[in-house]
Amino acid sequence: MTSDAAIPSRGGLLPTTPPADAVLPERNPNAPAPGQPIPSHYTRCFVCGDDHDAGLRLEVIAGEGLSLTGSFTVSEHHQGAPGLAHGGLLTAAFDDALGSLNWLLSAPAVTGRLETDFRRPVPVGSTLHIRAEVVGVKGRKVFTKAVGRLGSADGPVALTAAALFIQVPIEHFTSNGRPEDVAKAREDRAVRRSVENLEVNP
Ligand SMILES: CCCCCCCCCCCCCC(=O)SCCNC(=O)CCNC(=O)[C@H](O)C(C)(C)COP(=O)(O)OP(=O)(O)OC[C@H]1O[C@@H](n2cnc3c(N)ncnc32)[C@H](O)[C@@H]1OP(=O)(O)O
Repeated sequence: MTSDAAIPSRGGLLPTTPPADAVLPERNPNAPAPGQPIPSHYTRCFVCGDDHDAGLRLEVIAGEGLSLTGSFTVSEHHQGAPGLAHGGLLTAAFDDALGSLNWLLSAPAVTGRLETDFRRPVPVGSTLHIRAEVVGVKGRKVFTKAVGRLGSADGPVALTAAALFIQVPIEHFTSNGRPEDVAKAREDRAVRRSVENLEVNP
């Protein structure tokens, strides 16, 4: 089911492992073309938004098929241990990068389960290069995995991750989000750009 053997497999039957009858759908024709940015879905998003002094500012580029690459540089704001990135923030980066794959399917989805393996410390000042792909879809369930490498796209593996996303109607966001933020989001340039591809209106 995996389209890229370069991402190490965790093996086993975790909930993030796609079942045998999972499929790999066609990429949505409205999705950003390979090599094009997948823009932030929300300027206030801590991981990919640009309206955060301490945010991760993850930048994501669409890849071939149902894949993408992303990168961000660990700043002093992202420390856990002195001089090292906080593991939770690294997990957040993977949540967003893996979640961005759903824009290639043009269906809104939320994280149901996210697993992260930390394999190497990530120092402040280093750039983490993420490669992520959809490895199967069954019904509303989108199975994904990713690898993060230090310094360059073929640098040493620092993290691997896998996630299960569940496709949801847009009302998941409009009904559950704090009303004043949802109201502001309707005017947010990033939200408006994102939902244009979803065949739904915010
Ligand atoms: C103005 C609007 C703006 C909008 C902008 C868009 C922004 C986008 C932003 C993106 C943000 C970035 C990302 C973020 O940060 S997303 C933020 C973090 N995630 C969440 O907040 C999600 C919270 N959870 C829920 O809302 C519900 O539980 C969901 C919707 C996920 C499912 O509840 P729902 O009632 O709908 O469905 P179901 O319970 O029948 O489950 C369906 C199937 O899924 C399976 N399953 C479920 N959970 C798990 C699990 N943990 N492990 C394994 N399996 C799981 C389940 O077994 C079942 O399988 P099957 O029995 O069918 O085989």
